[in-house]
Amino acid sequence: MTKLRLEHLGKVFRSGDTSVTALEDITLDISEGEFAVVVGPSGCGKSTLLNIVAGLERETSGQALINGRRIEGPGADRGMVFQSYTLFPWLSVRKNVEFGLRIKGLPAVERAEIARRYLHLVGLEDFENSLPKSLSGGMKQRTAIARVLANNPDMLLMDEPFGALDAQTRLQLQDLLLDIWRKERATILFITHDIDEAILLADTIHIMSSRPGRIIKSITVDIPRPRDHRVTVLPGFTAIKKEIMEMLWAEIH
Ligand SMILES: Nc1ncnc2c1ncn2[C@@H]1O[C@H](COP(=O)(O)OP(=O)(O)OP(=O)(O)O)[C@@H](O)[C@H]1O
Repeated sequence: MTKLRLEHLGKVFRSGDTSVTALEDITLDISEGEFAVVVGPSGCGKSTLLNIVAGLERETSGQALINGRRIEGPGADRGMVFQSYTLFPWLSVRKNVEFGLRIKGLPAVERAEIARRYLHLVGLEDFENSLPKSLSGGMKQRTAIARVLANNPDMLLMDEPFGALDAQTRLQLQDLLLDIWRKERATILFITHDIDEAILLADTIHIMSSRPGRIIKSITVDIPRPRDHRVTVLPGFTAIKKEIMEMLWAEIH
C-alpha cells in the first residue's frame, strides 16, 4: 500500500525579483513499511522536499499525498527528527518523550508507561530523569527518536539525523534505527549525505540531481536483511556505492 505519493512536485522560492527553483517534477511513491532514503548534492533541495512532506513548506506545483490525502500542513501522522537536537532543555528525558502525549491529553500514568517503553527501545531507560544538558549528542538523538516514536506517527521523517554525531556514535545509531524500524514496522523517509549510511539503511535510494532537484535514479537495495555494519564490505554493497558515487560525481562536475 502506498503511504506517501509525490506527484510532479515542484518548489520555487520567490523573494522580490529573484526566484530559486529548488525542486522540479519530483514523482515518487513510498510504500507502507518502506525505508526510503534520499541522497543528493548539497543544496539540491533535500530538506525542502522533506519540509514539504512535513507540511512546513508548501509546494508551488504538483502535490504530496499521505494515505491518499493531500498534505496541507503539519500533522501528528508525521514525526520529524532533525540534525540539530530539538529537546526542551528544562524538561527531563522522560518529560521530553511525553511531550506530544501530554498535548494529546493522555493521563500521566499512561504517558509515563509509553515514554518508558520507547526509552527502553532506544536504550535510555536509566536516564529518564536526566536533563538534556547532561546527555551526549548520541543520547540526545536517541531521546528525539523516542519522542517521535511515542507519538505513534504514520511516517518518520529524518533530516540528516546523525549528521552531527561522531563516526562511532553514528554507526551505533544506524544499527539502532535498523532495529527499531524492524520492530516498529515504521515507514521512513530519511535524508543523508552519507552514501554508506544510505545503502546500509535503505530499501530504496532516490538520487537527486544538483539544483533544481530532480530524481535522477531510484535504486532498490537488495542486500538481505537484517543488516548491520558487516554488510558494508559485501561486493553487492560496493557495487551500489560505486554506482551512486559516479552519479553524484557527474552531478557536481
Ligand atoms: N526559505 C528559503 N528561501 C529561499 N531559498 C531557499 C529557502 N530554503 C531553501 N532555499 C534554497 O533552495 C535550495 C535547496 O535548499 P535545501 O536546503 O532544500 O537543500 P539541501 O539539499 O537540503 O542542502 P544541504 O544538503 O546543503 O543541506 C537552495 O538553493 C537554498 O538556497
